[in-house]
Amino acid sequence: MSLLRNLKAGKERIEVRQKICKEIADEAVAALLEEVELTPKPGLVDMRNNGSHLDLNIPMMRESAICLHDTFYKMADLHYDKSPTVLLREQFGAIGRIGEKRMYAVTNGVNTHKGAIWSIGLLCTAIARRKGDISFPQVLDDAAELAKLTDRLIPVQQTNGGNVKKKYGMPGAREEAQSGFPHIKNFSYPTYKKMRETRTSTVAKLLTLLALVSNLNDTCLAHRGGLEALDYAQKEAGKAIQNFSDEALFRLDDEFIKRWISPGGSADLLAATFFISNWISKNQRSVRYGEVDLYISGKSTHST
Ligand SMILES: CC(C)(COP(=O)(O)OP(=O)(O)OC[C@H]1O[C@@H](n2cnc3c(N)ncnc32)[C@H](O[C@H]2O[C@H](COP(=O)(O)OP(=O)(O)OP(=O)(O)O)[C@@H](O)[C@H]2O)[C@@H]1O)[C@@H](O)C(=O)NCCC(=O)NCCS
Ligand SMILES: Nc1ncnc2[nH]cnc12
Repeated sequence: MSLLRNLKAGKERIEVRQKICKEIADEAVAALLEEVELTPKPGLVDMRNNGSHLDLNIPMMRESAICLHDTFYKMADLHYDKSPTVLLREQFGAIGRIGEKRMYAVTNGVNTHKGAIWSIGLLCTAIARRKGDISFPQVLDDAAELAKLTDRLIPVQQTNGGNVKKKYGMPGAREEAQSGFPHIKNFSYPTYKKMRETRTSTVAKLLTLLALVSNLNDTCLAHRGGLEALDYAQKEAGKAIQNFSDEALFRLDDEFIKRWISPGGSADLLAATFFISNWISKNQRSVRYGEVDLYISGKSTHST
């Protein structure tokens, strides 16, 4: 009898784990789609144009986001209810590299979401580690804990971010994650939270993107146009926050395209901000209304 009960409880635990990991991957992909569809974004692919990109477009960005579902699911599943270790860090990297390969296969070799596989992948592991019940900013601290561990299996390769780091000594995607995503913590998340109280959803999202562009050391901007482009983009985004209007954003988009610069790193962190924010609101709702108490770690796992 008790064996049967144990088997049943074990099966229920597996089902809960699968459900939570699937929801994490669903939300991660949804956040990537939310980012690409937001319009108008300066220099980035959106519904208005392909930004400063000859080789990217909306259908490709969407396909790329969708193909990463399995990658995010596997990253979450691997870390479910587990604290980071070097072995887990290396397995995380291996899953990410398979995700990158899949992305390049879908996009014919174009880099659409490499930064997102890293940043959002880390956030997936953090949420899974707490079985879905995570607060802000703990999600960032947990993600950083994994990011700081060494992956000895990373292949040596030249990257745009790596070249920028060498040339200008500037931190990039790796350092952003290892230091607990300070640009999400101090700029995008608080901006998004505050702006949603008073502005429309689209305006809140656009102001959040501008908050990122005006503060982030975006290696994509520096790679395309050097420190001058980075400085220009940061200053102009700051001005657009002060004088926000649709026209100002259209002008900024046109100007970024004329200069052929694109804030791809800010786009990734914007998607990461949507992901965290959507997850936390959903988690709080389920706790508040008792719809499903799946997200409350250590408590019962059935629907009420
Ligand atoms: C730690 C890694 C992220 C590798 O980082 P690294 O700096 O070595 O590599 P990059 O290839 O440059 O990728 C970094 C991507 O991160 C985004 N990003 C940039 N700045 C920041 C920042 N300050 N904070 C956070 N994120 C940032 C950005 O991604 C977006 O832009 C992409 C387009 O970039 P790029 O191809 O350079 O664009 P173009 O200008 O169009 O290129 P050209 O055509 O001109 O050549 C787009 O994909 C967005 O996602 C940066 O691109 C991590 O990947 C890693 O550890 N890699 C090693 C292999 C591995 O283990 N992978 C699995 C990791 S789970
Ligand atoms: N919307 C977008 N346009 C160009 N590069 C990106 N990288 C991530 N999102 C992007």
